[in-house]
Amino acid sequence: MIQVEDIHKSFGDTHVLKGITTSFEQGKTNLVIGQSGSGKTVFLKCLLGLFEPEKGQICYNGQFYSELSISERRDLRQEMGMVFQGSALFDSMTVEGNVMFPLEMFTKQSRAEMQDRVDFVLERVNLVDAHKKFPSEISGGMKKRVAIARAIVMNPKYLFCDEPNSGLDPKTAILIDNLIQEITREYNITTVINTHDMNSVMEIGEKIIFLKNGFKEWEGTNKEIFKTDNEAVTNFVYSSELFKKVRQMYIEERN
Ligand SMILES: Nc1ncnc2c1ncn2[C@@H]1O[C@H](COP(=O)(O)OP(=O)(O)OP(=O)(O)O)[C@@H](O)[C@H]1O
Repeated sequence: MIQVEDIHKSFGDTHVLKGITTSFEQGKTNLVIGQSGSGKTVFLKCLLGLFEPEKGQICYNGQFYSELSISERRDLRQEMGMVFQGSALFDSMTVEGNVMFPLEMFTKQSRAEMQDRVDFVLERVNLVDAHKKFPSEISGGMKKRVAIARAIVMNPKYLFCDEPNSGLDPKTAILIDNLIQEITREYNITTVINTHDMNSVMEIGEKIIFLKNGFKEWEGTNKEIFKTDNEAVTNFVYSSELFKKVRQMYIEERN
């Protein structure tokens, strides 16, 4: 569980996060949505400990980040998995080399133990024949699976994903969303995903926070978001013609 209490983050005179309070539960896919520039990436970087808010607190399973020593922060960092936008794989390493990398960096496991763990997570993300391939030899959807395998190889308590669907076709995007949700539930991870993708909102938005100009404008579930009267949220959700039609159908059904 992550609790966020009134966090503020500025860069010089630019006040980007203006007092965000929320919480993200374990075993749930939590989504952060909002217009470009609303502060989603800065928020995710605060959760990752890459930016320290100048005001407010972030608490990870009862531990306040600001109260942790440097070595405790390092330990916490190792409990976090990250799926970057565009996958961010090492081009010169094979699929299994990419997934093994965190184990080599941060653990003292034997080669056989690491290989077992890599085989297990690659199988978990349904990649069985790609171990020896290089990123240039696999599809975008497969690259995301490798990025997810690498993010979970250390058995994280927290999983952060920045636009995990960017660059994927809608069908593959849904498979990746479902995989993230399954893994989140199976391993009881606290998962936070930055997204623009309304399909993700519908499919896996167990909790959604909507940011606007650095404020939390709204929060709720994927069921609630389609019923809200909050104008900023409806403008965002129904910016596409398809979703306007869905809303119209919903209103007609209700009446
Ligand atoms: N390191 C930084 N230094 C100065 N300003 C920054 C920095 N990082 C972000 N900002 C500013 O913070 C604001 C929010 O940026 P952020 O990247 O969090 O938006 P976003 O909601 O993730 O947008 P997008 O959906 O386009 O990625 C922007 O005005 C941006 O210019």
